[in-house]
Amino acid sequence: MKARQRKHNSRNMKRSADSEGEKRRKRRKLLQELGDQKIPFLGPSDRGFQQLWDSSYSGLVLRRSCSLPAELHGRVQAALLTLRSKGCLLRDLVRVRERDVFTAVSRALLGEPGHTYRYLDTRLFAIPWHSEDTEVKGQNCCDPDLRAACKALWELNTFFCSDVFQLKEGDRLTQCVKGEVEVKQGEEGDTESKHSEDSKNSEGGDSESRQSEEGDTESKHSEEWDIESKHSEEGCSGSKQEGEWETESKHSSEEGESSQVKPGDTSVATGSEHSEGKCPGWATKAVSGTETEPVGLVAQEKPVVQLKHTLSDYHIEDKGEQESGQGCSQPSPLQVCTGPVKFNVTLLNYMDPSAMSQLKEEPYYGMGKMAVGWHHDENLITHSPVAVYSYTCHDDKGESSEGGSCEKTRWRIGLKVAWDIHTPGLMLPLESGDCYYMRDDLNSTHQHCVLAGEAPRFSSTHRVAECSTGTLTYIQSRCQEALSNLHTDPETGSHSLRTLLPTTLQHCEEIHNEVEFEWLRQYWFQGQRYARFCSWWSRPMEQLEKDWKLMETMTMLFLATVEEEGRAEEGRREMAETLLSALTDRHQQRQTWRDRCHSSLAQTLPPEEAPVDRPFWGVDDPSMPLPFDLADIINRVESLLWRM
Ligand SMILES: O=C(O)CCC(=O)C(=O)O
Ligand SMILES: [Fe+2]
Repeated sequence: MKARQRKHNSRNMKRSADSEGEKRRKRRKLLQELGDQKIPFLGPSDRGFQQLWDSSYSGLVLRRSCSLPAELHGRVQAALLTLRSKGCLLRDLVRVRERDVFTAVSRALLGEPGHTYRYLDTRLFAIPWHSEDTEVKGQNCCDPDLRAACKALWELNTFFCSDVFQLKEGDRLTQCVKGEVEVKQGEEGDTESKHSEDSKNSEGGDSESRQSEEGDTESKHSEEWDIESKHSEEGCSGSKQEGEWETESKHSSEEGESSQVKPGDTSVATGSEHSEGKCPGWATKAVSGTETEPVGLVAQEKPVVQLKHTLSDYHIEDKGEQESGQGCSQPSPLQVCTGPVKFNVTLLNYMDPSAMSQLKEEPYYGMGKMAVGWHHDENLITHSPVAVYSYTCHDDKGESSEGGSCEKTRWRIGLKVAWDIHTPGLMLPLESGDCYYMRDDLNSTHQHCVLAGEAPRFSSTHRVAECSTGTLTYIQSRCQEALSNLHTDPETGSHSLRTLLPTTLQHCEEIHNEVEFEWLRQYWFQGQRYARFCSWWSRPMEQLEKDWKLMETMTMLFLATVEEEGRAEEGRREMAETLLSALTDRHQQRQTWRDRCHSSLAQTLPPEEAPVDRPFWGVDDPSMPLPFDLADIINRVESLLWRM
């Protein structure tokens, strides 16, 4: 374990030092090494599964459906169905390597009021979840059904906040056990679970030792990824979402990739199997001993204890309370070490595989069709956990595929170690209502993917988004900063700049670009998506647009100053350069957003979802201080600089 830990650490260090070019070379080398082979992966019915989980995927924790309060399941599932029926879940038109692609899954963001979550050049604006607090304040931004739905997801969030670090390492070792035992039984007799391509690796011990021998391997992050992500024209699905994440992995300096699915694992305990008191509660990676070591059942008590607590027992704001463990029969040292967790957003995912014609096959392990390709979650606080609720809904048509014998009819999560083609992937089937946590550095050292089953499925993925520049209060205060340099004559209403210090002017122009491109255009690009369901963002966006318009006035005044005859040369050159660089950036970004709004994919959207290129105004709009198209002004400033 220690050796492996060191390996991971050194891998991390290497990663951060890597340039894109180096990564590409590394990737190519690994792919070459891999050739046509698939990398093995283990599922619950494979020998060595628990050991692999324990040794290489220890940040993954599974919380079985049966160990959550039944009424919570009921409310959360009803909420997800409500959101679907209202049409709140939409595919995002994201940008990957300068190309537009739709995500295969439909999404919505819920979270703390005013929070946003940015991924793949797309800023999602949270529909506020309605906690009891905000209820008291009497928010009326959406209809009662939607409010109730948001509140249910907030309750789930509250549950996760207090739950995610509740288990100590020791607890995990004893708690999961019962599921474990079943897994083991499955293991012995199951031959189906072997990797089709590389059965020698289906034995965990074997693979582990292979891994140790081979030392630090980098992953295979495929060029393949890159290539496939290119064609997203069809406007959907499989290939896109991969592309989707490929950039993400790029940002996070890794790649996403592999794990596999095997045909036969049905041995993991399902919620229904356990619902009659056999519930294992926490199933997590394993018990650290040998494969035959029996796993304890002690854990069973904990979920029972938890269920006695009502949701209102879970308070996430108050650290003291959280640590004292409401809903938890024991203090939780692990939580103390890691700190209290406050998930501030949840990204909801939904996909009905029967409506998706072209889901992509998982390329590295042969795990099956992917709903979400390999990726790291981005825009999160470093090493913060992610908690996921998985709900597979069975339509009236009837049969659930759960419990079915064919593995590929079930939804599964794939995990792989980043930059590593030697550690087998891990494949975890999920039953409806199961939850899993990615803790510690799992998200940064590993990648995950979602493998599609047959039935429609929702997931609610709770995250600690890195919001330092991503909240409404943040951008509002930035706007105030910029506008503090604008003086308005109380008599005449005419405007002037308070200071002409180049650093101040530059700062103001940067804020101008930030509010225009990170907020206004991001928001309108998503069409009526937000205002249709919930009016929470409407007013703030109007206000931001007003502020932005005043910043247009500021730029106009800045330009007038720069063009003023008789102004001293030195200061003027510096000002002109500052202005030129801000305007050039603005001009390019406006063009990019125009292109995104008018792309052929964007045209496929119904009017209410279609991107809006806003703010936009015509050349002769008297209310606007400057033209939309900045080309002429840029030329003017450039030639002014030449003449200096
Ligand atoms: O649906 C899941 O289980 C996970 C989805 C996911 O990885 C994501 O939204 O980032
Ligand atoms: Fe993810």
